[in-house]
Amino acid sequence: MTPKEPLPAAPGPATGAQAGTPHRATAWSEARAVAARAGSTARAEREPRRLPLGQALGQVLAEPLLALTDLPSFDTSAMDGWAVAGPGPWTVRAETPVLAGHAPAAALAEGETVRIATGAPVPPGTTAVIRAEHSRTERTGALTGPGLLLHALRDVVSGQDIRPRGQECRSGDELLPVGTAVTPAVLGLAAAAGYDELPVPPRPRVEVLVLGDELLTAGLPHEGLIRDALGPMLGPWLVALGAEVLATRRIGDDAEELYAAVTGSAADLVVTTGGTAAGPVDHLHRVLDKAGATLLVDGVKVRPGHPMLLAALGGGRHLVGLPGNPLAAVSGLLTLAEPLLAALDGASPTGGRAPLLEEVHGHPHDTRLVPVVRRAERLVPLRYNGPAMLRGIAVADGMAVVPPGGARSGQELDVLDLPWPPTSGAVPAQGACFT
Ligand SMILES: Nc1nc2c(c(=O)[nH]1)N[C@H]1C(S)=C(S)[C@@H](COP(=O)(O)OP(=O)(O)OC[C@H]3O[C@@H](n4cnc5c(N)ncnc54)[C@H](O)[C@@H]3O)O[C@H]1N2
Ligand code: MOO
Repeated sequence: MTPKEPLPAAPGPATGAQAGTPHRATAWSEARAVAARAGSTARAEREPRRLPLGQALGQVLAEPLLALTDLPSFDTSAMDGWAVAGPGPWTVRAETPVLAGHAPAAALAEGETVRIATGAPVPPGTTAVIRAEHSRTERTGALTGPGLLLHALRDVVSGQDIRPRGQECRSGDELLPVGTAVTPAVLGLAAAAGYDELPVPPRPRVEVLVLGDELLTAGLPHEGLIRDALGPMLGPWLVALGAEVLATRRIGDDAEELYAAVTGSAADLVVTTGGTAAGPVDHLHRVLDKAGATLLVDGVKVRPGHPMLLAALGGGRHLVGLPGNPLAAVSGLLTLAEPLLAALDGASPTGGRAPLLEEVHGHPHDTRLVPVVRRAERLVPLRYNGPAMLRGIAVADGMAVVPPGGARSGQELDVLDLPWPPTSGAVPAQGACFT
């Protein structure tokens, strides 16, 4: 697709987000909330897909899990023993024991008993089940004909060792809410409640557009050219966040090419890298303007990564613009892309809180995201946390959210988790603050 009119010229070096308009950065927590709301709104327009139980593991429920049956679905014996009716002793009915999986036996008359196995439906009229080890049988005399009489060895309480129908749930009860992670235990519950398939959200389709003429895809940096660190990182990261990555494409510093890629993408979420700032070849804002996109977030009060943006492309599609500096791109991914993808799934981003091992300097006005490891339940801030560096995040367990002004030793901070297992072992290099 090509624009109907040529894109306007690149902004001069000192302009804001869009030529002539002041840059309006959003507070960090509000930016995450906006991204989550964008995902929730888009989710409402998406039809869930139904996956066989075995394939739904690790997804989230797109609809509440409603019981399709009473559980248990019949009055069930909880023990191996005797189903009895009324007070004892009881005449043993001469028939094969009632087993699990068998149709219910004929009703018991008062004073009757029948042998029963755990999990079998208790016959109508049953008032209690007596465990085999709490009973004894006695052969009866010649007058009444050969037979057996059952005696209880303990007091019998009405209803004992019977699991009444609907004890766990009634058909139609909500067993789990929307957004519940499908764990092995959830698969078991769903099967017990009658499900063959589970409704899960369609996987969000994401396309990554890596911008920049200076990027090499192989070999060593040379003559001002550098390796593309984001192309290899973002696809797998987005997959770990539950997305289907349609493609990772490299786009030169060419506004027309970018326009065609953004407007022609089939993805629910387009993620771009670079081009968010006001440099001579930073075309992203003008391309979004031309594409009729609505900027939901245009800059965030966070370091690194403050030029990040979120735009609605129409039709429930969105674009997250990550800054080009690699750790700034990670910051944008965690601030905007993760909450949006989580909300598309009906889930919440993961994270927790923990106290800091040592003081962390803050930005005077903005939130800072700092790579940390967790050791002995404390957050250890890592060195190499500059916007252009990946050496800290590569060994981190998460990013600590440092409020404006900084945080003192022992202060509890929110932590944004990374979607892979935490590191262990020695604490990687600490300290320092880079630009
Ligand atoms: N005058 C101003 N200049 C800049 C500002 C500002 O506020 N005023 N903000 C700075 C900050 S902070 C960031 S972050 C960057 C964001 O810039 P862009 O999103 O436009 O990104 P680029 O200019 O394209 O690249 C920035 C930097 O990152 C390198 N880069 C880009 N892509 C990759 C990649 N795939 N792999 C590795 N490295 C990449 C690129 O070579 C640049 O060095 O703007 C600042 N400037
Ligand atoms: O946001 Mo930039 O990340 O400070 O380099």
